[in-house]
Amino acid sequence: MQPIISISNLTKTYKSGHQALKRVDLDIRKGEIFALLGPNGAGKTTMISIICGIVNPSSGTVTADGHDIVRDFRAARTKIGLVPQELHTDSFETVMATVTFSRGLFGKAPHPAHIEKILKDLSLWEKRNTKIQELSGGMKRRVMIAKALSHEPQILFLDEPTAGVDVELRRDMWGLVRELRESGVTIILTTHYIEEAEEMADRIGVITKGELILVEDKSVLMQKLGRKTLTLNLSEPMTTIPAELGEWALTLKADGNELEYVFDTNAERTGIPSLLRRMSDLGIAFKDLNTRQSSLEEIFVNLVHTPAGEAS
Ligand SMILES: Nc1ncnc2c1ncn2[C@@H]1O[C@H](COP(=O)(O)OP(=O)(O)OP(=O)(O)O)[C@@H](O)[C@H]1O
Repeated sequence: MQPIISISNLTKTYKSGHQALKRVDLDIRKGEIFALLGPNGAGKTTMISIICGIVNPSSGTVTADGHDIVRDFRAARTKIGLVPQELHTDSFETVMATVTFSRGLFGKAPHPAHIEKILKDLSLWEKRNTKIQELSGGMKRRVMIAKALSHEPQILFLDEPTAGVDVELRRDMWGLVRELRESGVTIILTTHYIEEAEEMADRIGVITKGELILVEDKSVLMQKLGRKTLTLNLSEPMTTIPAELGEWALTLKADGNELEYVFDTNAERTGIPSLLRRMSDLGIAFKDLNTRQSSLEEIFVNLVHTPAGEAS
């Protein structure tokens, strides 16, 4: 299938000489939720800004639904909705006026039914005649999304959609993003919350220091790089881990009631049978045991880990 966004050999060096993107190649599939995950300053906003025509690339090409974002800027931009990181809205205007005006900026004919639908979907309908300056931060964020959707884009960029947002609104946003995907919109979100990528994304790209170091289906990524954690619920709590268990990297949790062992699912030997035998020899009994996939957080930390002393 033809990708909806195709990024090829994209490089950005700012005037300061800082290289924010280094030869990035990436195809975004139509209808997916793609999470661009990376620490502060990794180049996420730069990448989005280039695709949206706000920042010029130093080299490389990007097409959005077949339109080159530089040569065919207008056509490309019409396909795209952007919810920027910073909230900047015309605060004296009403919600309705702002969102309607946004649509007009793209040269699209008025479509009150569409505006009504997005305001209703975003729970903003009741607030349509309220001035934006009177809205809460969460509502303002919803207005930003409504603006970005006003011209019926096929691609939606969300730059850190839930930064500084409370848990409830974050859940709402996630629900909303899923609904948008259901309606056929392709979504690219940037985040440094691993939890968000894990919860939302179909695919994940990890970017660090301007390099896209990995792009993978979320499930494959978690399986391939994932480790598992075995938790043993001990019959009797323990104060220290016996030296005889020293060859396994164990951690004592839950006030000494649980022993945790992280193992590599891809390794030839997990070390579990021998650990259980040794525990049995030592007379250490357990009531229950379970394993869980290590979180993306653990994987991510390993991937972007910068050795101490190295400048980031
Ligand atoms: N206009 C600019 N001029 C010079 N350097 C810039 C400019 N904009 C961004 N940078 C630098 O480029 C790098 C990438 O910044 P960018 O905003 O793309 O990162 P990010 O991954 O979005 O980070 P964050 O998660 O903090 O938003 C940073 O080191 C930043 O300081």
